[in-house]
Parts: sequence; C-alpha cells; structure tokens
Amino acid sequence: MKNKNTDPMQGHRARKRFGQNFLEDQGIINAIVRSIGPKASDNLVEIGPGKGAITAQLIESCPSMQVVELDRDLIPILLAQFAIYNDFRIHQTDALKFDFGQLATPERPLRVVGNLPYNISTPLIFHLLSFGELIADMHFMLQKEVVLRLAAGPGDKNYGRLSVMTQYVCQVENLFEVPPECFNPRPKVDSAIVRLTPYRTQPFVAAHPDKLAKLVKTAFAQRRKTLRNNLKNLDEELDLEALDIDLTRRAESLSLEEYVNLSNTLWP
Ligand SMILES: C[S@@+](CC[C@H](N)C(=O)[O-])C[C@H]1O[C@@H](n2cnc3c(N)ncnc32)[C@H](O)[C@@H]1O
Repeated sequence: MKNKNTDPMQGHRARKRFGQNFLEDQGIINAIVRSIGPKASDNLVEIGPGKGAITAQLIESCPSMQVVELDRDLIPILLAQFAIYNDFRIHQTDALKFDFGQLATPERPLRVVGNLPYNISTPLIFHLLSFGELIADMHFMLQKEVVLRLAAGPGDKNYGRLSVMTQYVCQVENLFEVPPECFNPRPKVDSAIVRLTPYRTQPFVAAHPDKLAKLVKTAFAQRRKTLRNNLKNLDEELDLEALDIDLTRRAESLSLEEYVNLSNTLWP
C-alpha cells in the first residue's frame, strides 16, 4: 500500500502520535525566522525540530542553538543535516518534562521556538512559563484557535481563562496565519504564529497568584452565568456583595486589571 506520509528523501514516516506535520513552505519558514530575528549571541532552543525545516534557517544565524526532540528516529536525520555545526546540541527527550532551567540563567535567558504538536501546546506553554525570568521570548506555531484564545481581550468570544492567565505573565502578539497547505501531511485546522514575551515587570500584580488563578477559573466555569452565580462556587467564606464590582456582569467582560484588583481585594 502506498504511504502518503513517506518522504523518499529522508525515509521518515510522519507520526500522528507525535503531532508531526512538517513545514514545507519556504516562504512561511522565512517569515517565521524573520519574525524571530535570531542572532549569534542568542540562547536559542527549538522544540520539536522534526526534520529541521525551521532549524536550517535559524542555525545559519545562531550556530550554537539547541533542540529538544522526542522522536528518536529523527535524531540521525538532524545529526547528519547539522553535522558541520560543532556547537549544535540535541536533547532527545519529552519537552513537557524537560528542565529548561538547565539551559539558561537570568543573564542569558532562553529564546524558545517551536512548531508545536497541537495536543501538547497549552501544557507546554505553561511548563515553559514556570521557568519565569529564564525565558526571554517564545515564538510558536499553534492551532489558530489557540492563538486567538491567547491573544483575545474582554468582550471577544475567544476571551477566557487561557487569555487572562497568559496575559497576566506575557505580552501576547498574534503574528500571522499559516494555512494547512504549507505542511506535509496537512493538518485539519488552520495554524498561526504567536509571540509570547514574558514581562520583566508585570503591569498588574496579584498578591497571591494561585488565588488569581482560582478566581479566573471559577469566574469562567460557566460562561453564560453571571459573576455572582459563578463566584459563589469559590469554596471560601467571602463577602461577594461587599465587592466594588457589578456581580451581574459575566466573566468575559472583565479585563485582566479588574481580575487582579478583584483578587487583591478578596485575598490582600
Ligand atoms: C508539528 S511537528 C514540527 C516539525 C518541524 N519543526 C517542522 O516545522 O517541520 C512537531 C515536532 O515536535 C516533536 N514532538 C512531539 N512531541 C514532542 C515532545 N513532547 N517533546 C519534544 N518534541 C516533541 C515531533 O516529533 C515533531 O518533530
């Protein structure tokens, strides 16, 4: 039987379980690399390099870059392709469990790049954000719907828990869309490139970030319900009626600043 996912040049069959949709459109690869603007001095790491489509462009500007790839069958392909770069390093492991802290210091924070498998993109972003000041910026190819959710503001139908909690720690920029035709095999969904830049100084600071996370989760639990109805499920003795906010509003109408203020009023 003919296997449509086999690349005769490299003999590697795209694996669904690793979310492998390889980028083939050179124009899009160039546009991604232009928006990253890699430099030789960067502490650059690519997650899921695959067969090196983006890596090949990045490494020309940043020969000391590193990659984290789970699929061990791709390692010989990468080693052969980038053999001339002495400082190029491959970490064959699961990026979700990888200690990115070992690659960076606050003085030399990481620049992270990845055309990510869509099924791990959200947990991976939160895993990376846990390294805080060790990340300078992140450029990801994600499912377009996820990028819309990350970048959405109040009143937008895509605005939710993911938007608020990401924008609490990062500046989010939706850069451009990438259609399925740019990949092999083609994904079923549209994709987009997003830039996440963790704040060095956050614009709004919650006294208890864990409480903010709980507040936002509870507020958005049922989108159609009012704040009063959702927040009464906060399993704590809180006097909601004393708050300086209209409890008939819905979660999707509150800005990040309002969430942080609310959190700081409830848990000073
Ligand atoms: C969508 S493909 C992108 C490949 C390549 N960067 C490109 O643009 O053509 C995702 C890549 O992530 C790798 N991958 C999947 N899960 C991973 C994980 N948990 N940790 C590290 N890499 C992973 C896959 O093997 C694959 O190479």
